[in-house]
Amino acid sequence: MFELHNVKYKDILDIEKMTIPGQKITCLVGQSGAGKTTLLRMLNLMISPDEGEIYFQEKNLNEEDAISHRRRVVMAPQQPTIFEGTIRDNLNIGLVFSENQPKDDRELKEALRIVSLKKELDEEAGTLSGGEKQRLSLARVYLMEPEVFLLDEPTSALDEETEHLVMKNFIQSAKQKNQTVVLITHSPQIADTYCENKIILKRREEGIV
Ligand SMILES: Nc1ncnc2c1ncn2[C@@H]1O[C@H](COP(=O)(O)OP(=O)(O)OP(=O)(O)O)[C@@H](O)[C@H]1O
Repeated sequence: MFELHNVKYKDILDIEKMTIPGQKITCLVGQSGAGKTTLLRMLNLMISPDEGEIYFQEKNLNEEDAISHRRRVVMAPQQPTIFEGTIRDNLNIGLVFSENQPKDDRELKEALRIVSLKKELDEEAGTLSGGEKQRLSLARVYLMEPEVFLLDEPTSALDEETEHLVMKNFIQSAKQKNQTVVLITHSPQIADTYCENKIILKRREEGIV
């Protein structure tokens, strides 16, 4: 699905060759500062490599339109962005920004179920806890139904039990819809339980595996 060749970015990334397969769960692991977030931002066309090529479905990413690429490949950032308004508004805002139709309440409730967030759609989002905001942000990208989810530590603020519940539901749904997931995680348990493919990034001075 993604193929990287001789990709270099500042003194952060130097990747000779990397393949991220489609319709699989790939985990991106490695030390803090190894460049995991930087790599996801590249796959989402928020930044471009200084050197080298990235192919998505055999097409060179530098020929792709960033806006239409981001409809197919959606990133959930490490720090959730919460907007003023209700949970309903916050769920639909990803669809509105990407010029898609908002979803009805039944679909929004299903998204909350997937991420184990037991809240009413009319509640204000601003008062949610950090872990609840993280799940709301994950539900927002779930609703966008992209081909690829790029998830940057999506459950880092959750207790272990909730983390497993959310990952299990989310990944089960992604598998049913033949979606691809690229997941950054610091949890060896999450990586061992859910990942079909593991990529280890090492800090630049130590080389990349
Ligand atoms: N635009 C930028 N310009 C310069 N340096 C940057 C830029 N973006 C990130 N960095 C640096 O690149 C390194 C890798 O950052 P990145 O956030 O990709 O790491 P990470 O592996 O995701 O880390 P963590 O696990 O802590 O989230 C860090 O040292 C960071 O400070």
